[in-house]
Amino acid sequence: MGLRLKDLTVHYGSVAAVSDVEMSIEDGEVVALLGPSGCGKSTLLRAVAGLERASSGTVSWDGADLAGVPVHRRGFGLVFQDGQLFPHRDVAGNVAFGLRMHGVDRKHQAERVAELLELVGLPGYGARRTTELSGGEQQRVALARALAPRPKLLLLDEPLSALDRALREQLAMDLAVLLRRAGATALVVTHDHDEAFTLADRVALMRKGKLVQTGTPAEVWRRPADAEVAAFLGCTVIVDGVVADGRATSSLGSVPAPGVVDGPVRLGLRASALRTDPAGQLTGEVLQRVHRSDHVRLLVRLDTGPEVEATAPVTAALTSHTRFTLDPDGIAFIT
Ligand SMILES: Nc1ncnc2c1ncn2[C@@H]1O[C@H](COP(=O)(O)OP(=O)(O)OP(=O)(O)O)[C@@H](O)[C@H]1O
Repeated sequence: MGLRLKDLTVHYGSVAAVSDVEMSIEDGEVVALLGPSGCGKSTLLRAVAGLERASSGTVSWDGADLAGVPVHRRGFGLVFQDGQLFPHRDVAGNVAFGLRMHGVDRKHQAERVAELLELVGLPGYGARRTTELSGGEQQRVALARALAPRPKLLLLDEPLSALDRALREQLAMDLAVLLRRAGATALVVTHDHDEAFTLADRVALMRKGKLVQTGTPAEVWRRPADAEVAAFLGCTVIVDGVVADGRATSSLGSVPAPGVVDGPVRLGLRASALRTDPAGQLTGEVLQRVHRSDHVRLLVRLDTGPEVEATAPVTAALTSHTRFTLDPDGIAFIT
């Protein structure tokens, strides 16, 4: 059963920050709410938490309307960007907070705190002051605190965005594992598609207050709802093509397009769609090159016409005129 949003609309004054959103989260499912800054993600999450009032529509849990239920009675756990730990309590005191509120006795509090600190990878940290933790450790403690009372639903608003990039990637992977291990049902707000795809069973894409697409990471990645979603998900160039018998043909050649219906199609190209390959069929002039962490990103003018991004291994000896091959994994199909 889980969470159900029906025609949910939230206004700030006359502006609808969330508009007619229909969405559900099943028990044990992790859903990422993804979209650009200002599209209404946090407002939607806050309405689910009970921190914003719906102008119309409903938020329900297991079929029961939550309209009259205040934040602290919804049984949901909340984690925000900056953790918001209690500075005057140690780590154990923070993690135990919800348990104390629920009248759990000291012995069981201590057991649960130890279990949670183990789960978030901070065993033995109970007596540490929260002010002496790194940003990543603070977010782990915030997560442990939210999970401790076994919330029905965990609401995470940009939980990793205050952290630096390397730590964010590591923590996103850790978070994905520990949400599964805890069997948590969760809604995670993020503007970072890598993070959404790492964390979620399902991704819900928002734009201007509306939900434009929901699907598994693979579905959303390969079959974005429209060109704008494709661009948001990293497709920098879109070329026209046609699908016949499971293959999409365009000015760049032919690639497998399993599951795409025959007829006109637009191919959204990510940088990873085009790779340097001495045996490749495409040729082009390298206009720019930028080193990334584990590859080189190129801007290429193909001899067949379009300017596209491409990737090369860091060790590749590039000439100004280079051969490329198409990698179907880097291509999105928009129908
Ligand atoms: N308290 C408020 N009063 C008035 N307008 C608000 C308020 N909070 C948010 N808004 C507006 O509502 C819209 C949605 O904001 P929201 O914070 O939900 O977006 P978001 O997708 O979470 O953005 P970000 O990723 O930047 O946090 C924005 O246009 C924002 O300016």
